[in-house]
Parts: sequence; structure tokens; C-alpha cells
Amino acid sequence: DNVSRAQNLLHQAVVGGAEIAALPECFNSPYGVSNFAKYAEPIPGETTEALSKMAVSNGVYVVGGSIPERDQEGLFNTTTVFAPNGDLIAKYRKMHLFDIDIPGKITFKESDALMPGSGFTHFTTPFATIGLGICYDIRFPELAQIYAHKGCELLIYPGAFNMTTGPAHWELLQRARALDNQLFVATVSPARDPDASYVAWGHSMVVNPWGTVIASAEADEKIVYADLDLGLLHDVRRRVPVLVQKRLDLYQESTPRL
Ligand SMILES: NC(=O)CC(=O)C(=O)O
Repeated sequence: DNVSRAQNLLHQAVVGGAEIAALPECFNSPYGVSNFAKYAEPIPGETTEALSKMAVSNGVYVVGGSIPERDQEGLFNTTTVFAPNGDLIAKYRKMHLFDIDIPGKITFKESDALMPGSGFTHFTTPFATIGLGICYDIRFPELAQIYAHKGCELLIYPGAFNMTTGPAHWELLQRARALDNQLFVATVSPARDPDASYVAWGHSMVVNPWGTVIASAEADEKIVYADLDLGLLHDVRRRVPVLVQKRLDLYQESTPRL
């Protein structure tokens, strides 16, 4: 049901002018530790075959949100990207697993079911060079900075924040990553289902390199469109040249004191 819903919405997005279309985190299954094993698929598998066909039949790049992936090592939360000819051109496994405990609000331990990925993944399209993260990954500025240093102009994070962290941090983190790195940031969330065991915040969004939200959904299902003006990215980088002013010679990796 979810895959055919994604098929229809993706087609609508392309009719509306999209050339790169992205789906939400865990778009083919409910997001929850007890669901991952039940819904996990190999790659290639049923869902990724459908994503490849969606790319071909619509002639677009498809960033396939994420799905629970099963391979010999275990389960992962994985994004796949398909080119308009249907080829798998990128695969990214969520690197930072969502393990948090806010008593009375939200306790979630993704690592009870999933393994973390350890590979950075970016890819180039005729429109932009794009880096991938998934949801909780957006909290880690280093990941975004590494992609910026690799030449990414857009970061896409399929993500499902929740009713506690969503209102507090979702937009703030996107604007922060966009501003830190002077690039576009897009997030793609499932719409809110108040009856689900994990209630997603929704609010898929696109932020520009100046830190401005240029397109946004609310809680309900919606296709969010944005034009990426790379001229703005270069302009912001020229006028506020923090990327070349960084004192990389002085910043040393250190272990946080907790
Ligand atoms: N679901 C996530 O991976 C992350 C999240 O909800 C948060 O960081 O808050």
C-alpha cells in the first residue's frame, strides 16, 4: 500500500515539475524498533525494484527515502538513489542511530534492532551534487561539513522526527546545517498519523544556503516543491566566505568530556 502510494505521489510530483524526487524515512513500513525486522527487505528487493521502475517511468532521479534493509550482517536503515535510467547510483546507511531517552516523552533505541552504517555517500546529478543523511544524522554537524567539503550543494535527509523533538529541533537543525555549510538542505518526513505507535512531526522542508525556509509542508501529506538556485549558493559563499576562512589548522578532533 505504501509503495503504491509513493508511486502515485511521485508521479504527481513529476507532473508538477520535479526533476529530483525524494521520499520519507522508512516510507514502506511503520517506523518502530519492533517493526524493522518484520518489514526489512534485501537490496535489490521488492521496494527498491519499484523505486527503480518509478525512476524510469517518470524519467527522474529518485531518492528512495529509506527502508529497513536486511543483509548478511544484519538490519540497516538505508536510502537508495536511482537515476532516470533505473540504475542504483547511491546507497547510504544511517550512520548515527536514534537512541534517546526523554522520560515521559520519548524513549527510542534504534540500535536494539539496527546496525549503523559507516560510509559517506554523495552523488552528482546535472542539477546539483547531493549528500545523504537520515533523520538523527542531521544532529551531527560533522557529517554535513564533510559533505560540504566534498562539494555537495544539497543535503537530503529523509527523516521522521516526533512530537517532542520535532517542534523543538526539526527546523532549527536544518537551518543550522544549511547556514554552517552554505548549501541547500531538504528533509522529507512521513505525514503525521496520530494513531501510529510513533507519531511523526511531518513538516518536510527545504532551506536555502542563507538559512531561509523556502518550502515547507505542515503535518499532513503534501508534495513540497523547491527550485534550487545554485547562483544563490555561490553568492552567499562569496559574500560571507566562512568556508575559506575556517581555521582547519587549529581545529583538532577531541573526545567530548561528559
Ligand atoms: N527519528 C530519528 O532518527 C531522529 C529524531 O527523531 C530526533 O533526532 O529527534
